[in-house]
Formats: sequence, C-alpha cells, structure tokens
Amino acid sequence: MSERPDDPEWRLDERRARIDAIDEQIQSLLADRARTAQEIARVKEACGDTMFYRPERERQVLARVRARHQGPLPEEDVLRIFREIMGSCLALEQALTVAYFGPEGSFTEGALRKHFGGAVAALPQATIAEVFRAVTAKAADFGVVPVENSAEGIVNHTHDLLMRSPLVIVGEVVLRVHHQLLARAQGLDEITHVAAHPQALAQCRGWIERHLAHCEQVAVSNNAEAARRAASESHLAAVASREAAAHWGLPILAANIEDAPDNATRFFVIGRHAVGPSGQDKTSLLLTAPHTPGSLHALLEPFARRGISLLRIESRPAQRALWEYVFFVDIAGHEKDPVIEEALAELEQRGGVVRRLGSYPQAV
Ligand SMILES: C=C(O[C@@H]1C=C(C(=O)O)C=C[C@H]1O)C(=O)O
Repeated sequence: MSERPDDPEWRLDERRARIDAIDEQIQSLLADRARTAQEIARVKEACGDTMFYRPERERQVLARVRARHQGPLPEEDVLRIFREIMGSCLALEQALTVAYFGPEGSFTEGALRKHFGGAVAALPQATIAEVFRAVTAKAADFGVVPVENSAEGIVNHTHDLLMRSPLVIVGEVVLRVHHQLLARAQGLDEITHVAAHPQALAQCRGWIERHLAHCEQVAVSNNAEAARRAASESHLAAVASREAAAHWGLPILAANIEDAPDNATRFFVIGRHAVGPSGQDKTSLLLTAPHTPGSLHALLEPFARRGISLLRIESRPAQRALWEYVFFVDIAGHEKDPVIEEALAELEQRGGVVRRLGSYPQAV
C-alpha cells in the first residue's frame, strides 16, 4: 500500500478504514439498543403486559428520526432503516404474525413491510374478509387492509367489514403507488389483453387509452394475479408492481403508467387491542344520522364547536334498516383527548355514534 496522501489508492484505503470503524460503532450500538429493548420487555412482563408492540411509541421514535434528519441520505431511506431496527428489536421481545390482503407481491404486502419491517411473519389472505377473520380468530396478531386510493376513492369492502367487525384500527399506512406494464411480448402491438384489478385499470385509464386502445381489458381480483397470468399468456399484459415483475421474472414494458403522479393508497392496520395516544393521532368513527334536514350538520357540529379537525367523511349505505346513512368519519386527535372525549360523549348521548373504530398514530 502506498503512503502518499495524494495517491488515490491511499485515499480510498484511508476512507474504507474509516467506514470499517464506523460500522463497528453502528453494530455495537445496535446490540446495545437490542439489549435495551429486551430489558423493556422484562419491565412490561413485570407489569403484566402481554402486548409488547407499541405503535404509539414507534410513531414517536420515527417522528424524532425525521426531526433530526439532515441528509445526505434521503429521509425516506433513513426512516426505513430505523423502521427495520425497531422491527428487529421488537422481534426479540415478541414474534408478530400479520395477515394481509395478498397474494405475495401485492401493494398491501408493501404497506405491511413499510409499517412493520421485514422481521414479522406475513400471512397472505385471499380476501379482505379473511384478513379480518384471521385477526379475530387470533391466527394473526394484526391485519393490513386497503382503505382508500387517492384516485379512485374508498375500498367499499373494507368499510363494510369495519362496520360489522369487533376489531379496532391500530394504525394507518400511506403508500405511493406506481403501476408498471408487465408482459412477455416484445412490443405493445403484440398485446391483445391487459389485465389488472379494476382499480388499477382505472388508475391507468388515460395511459391505456393512448397506448393499448386495441386491447381488451380483463378485470381480475388483484394485480399479482394479473402478473401470474402474464407470465404464462404471451399476448396478455398485466398492470402490476415492480415486486410482481421481479417475482414472476416479467419484463417491464412501460414504467409508472399511472395517470396521477401522486397516486397513493391508504391502508389500515387492524388489531384486537386499542392503542394509547402518541401525540399525533387520528380517530375513526362510524356515525349515523336520521334522514332529516340538518342531521349531518348536527352530527358534525360537536366537533366543529370544539375546534376538532375533520379529516375525512365517507357515506355508505347502512346495512340495517334502522340506519338511514352511516358515515365513516376521521378526526384529528385521540379518543382519550379531553375535547374528543367530550364531543363523543355528547354524540353518544344523542345516538349518533354507532361505533368507535379506533384511535391510532398518523402515518409517518
Ligand atoms: C422497545 C419497546 O418495544 C417495542 C420496540 C420499540 C423500539 O424498538 O423502539 C418500540 C416500541 C415497541 O413496539 C418499547 O416499548 O419502547
């Protein structure tokens, strides 16, 4: 090895030695952190706590990481690394099983990994109803289901299940969604059919009209299923994710074909136990109002009067004749916040609250 500081080889070796020393520190700090998490598990055990996973605390850890962040790595990457560190520490305390709307490679699996990291066992389910069932039956600790898409609106099935389920919402995940056109065909003119979930077809409507106007559109139950078919049917293209392309070894004929560049999907994490306040929470409610003038106004007024922000309102047909309408309402704050307690008590007295669906940390 040369000794001269102006020699490129010397400069490379010198910096690699620095990286080796930094890695040694990172590794030793990781081990320290993991041992501390194990101590926390023993404290929780001593208090008779059996649910070691604390979404509200994890939200606070990630919020601190974001507040400290100064680059040069992208903030998203640093958050993902800390997400993985927490997931591995939690796995030392407790192995979690999380059911999700599959199959493998679906966007919902992407949301699960973004929220829980790689250390949890992920159980793909064929339907959203089966995700609810797995968590209710304790075959899984948590479940991840899609809720709404910024382009196409709400996922009706999830809302109808939330209406009937005893489970609570314990978290939300927001995922940027990109769609790829996957096919074995050499060019677009060889394609005769384009397959995807109806929502994905709708999100790429403009692109498909411009480039695949000659194709028959095939609605399938999910995009991963479309990719599976594209792997064996050479004239069929699938609209699906990069993960699905990798899973099936399918070439990407056109990348990011979604019409809206800020296309995003929101997911709920559902569980059996309520989550404590993190300081940055949302509360989801199922409300009802009679079919009379001003009833919706009366329903929302107790929130407005107390300065509680309304984040989302969706109406769904009531599934019991008694209710004319049901409304899915998201408000800012935790149900244990005194003002929200008050507003809910007032509404509950008037019969406006069908169910509290849960308070949970806002997506990071
Ligand atoms: C260590 C804890 O347990 C789990 C692991 C966490 C972590 O690694 O930071 C945070 C919350 C919990 O899900 C804790 O409750 O603080």
